[in-house]
Amino acid sequence: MPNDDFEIKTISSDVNTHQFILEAHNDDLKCAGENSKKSRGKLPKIKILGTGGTIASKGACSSHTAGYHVDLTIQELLDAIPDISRICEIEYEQLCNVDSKEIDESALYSIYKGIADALQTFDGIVITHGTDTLAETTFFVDSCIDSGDVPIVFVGSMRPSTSISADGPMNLYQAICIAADKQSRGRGVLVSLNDQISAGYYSTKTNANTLDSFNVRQGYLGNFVNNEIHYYYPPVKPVVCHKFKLKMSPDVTSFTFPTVHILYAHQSFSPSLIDLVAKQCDGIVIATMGAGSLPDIVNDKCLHVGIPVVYSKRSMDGMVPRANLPKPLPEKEYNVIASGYLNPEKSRILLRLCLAEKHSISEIKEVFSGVYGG
Ligand SMILES: NC(=O)C[C@H](N)C(=O)O
Repeated sequence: MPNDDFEIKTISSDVNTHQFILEAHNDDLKCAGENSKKSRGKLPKIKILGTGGTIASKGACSSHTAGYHVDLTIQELLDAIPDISRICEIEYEQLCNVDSKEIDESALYSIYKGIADALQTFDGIVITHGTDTLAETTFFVDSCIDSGDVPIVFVGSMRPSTSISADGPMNLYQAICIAADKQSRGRGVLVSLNDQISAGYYSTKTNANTLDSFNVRQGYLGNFVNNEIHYYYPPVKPVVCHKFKLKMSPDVTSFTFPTVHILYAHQSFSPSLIDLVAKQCDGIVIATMGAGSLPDIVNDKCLHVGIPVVYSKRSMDGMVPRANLPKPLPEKEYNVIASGYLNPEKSRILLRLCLAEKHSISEIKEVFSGVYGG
């Protein structure tokens, strides 16, 4: 006869041994995060950093899912989530409150600084962020911060707070539970959206409108169902992630980065665009056709333009291998670099970080070889 006083749960850290943990069933243990509360004797401390995005937006009426504007503070977002105080202790801070198209160097730096400061004293960190450029920020943060065991969870929404079936409150609730859960430790930068947990390093927004807006070719790490967090793997971080050391500055507005522009290639792509853009930047990323294809005349221009040019791709999936770079004289060190698996916007961030550290072309190639380019 089943014993209703016991609840059987698989715990991901025990997947190697296929162990099942028997726990006394208690009605108070219905909210996610309660297990960590129980084992630690006190609630985990979670820092919430608000930056804006659709999750903090209001539309004209409840059926509108476009044409809205950022209008809610992080405090108002948290007020909309009942019961969170049963799961963790919260401290929150508004870093900025903008659509993520406005995230610039100083916003990026304040996110970096907010996370770096919180790492010292909190068990987990949640950042609310617009989804349009969320994957750029997660890639940047994972490239600059060694979070140790502390989970850093980014979250947004696709519907404004005013819409029927707004996804923001549940997404934020789940992100906080994920940050508070001890199973999330040692997993680095995470993205929590639409019940799915994925690695910030690999996540990409692949749909501009649907709730299922992020797809991860490298696989989801876990799922959130009815207050249960299901990780599919033990804690793991991306093997390819190169870590940079940012120079902390007390003034976020004085933070600058080398300039890198992205060009989108197409049939009859003009080589003159390379010269035009090169005058205004320190490096170029090209969204090439296929896996590194550019017209011969454009390849020739890239080889001789005198600044680093990263060959990325227009295609959402796949990669640009080093073997597809133009190589007229194999023994000469040219300034063209293959992006490997990185899309143009992530390649741009990686190139900016390399240039900020004044890496030579061969060092930049070495960094990109981590993502199987170079
Ligand atoms: N769903 C969103 O968050 C999109 C919004 N435009 C943003 O990135 O801020």
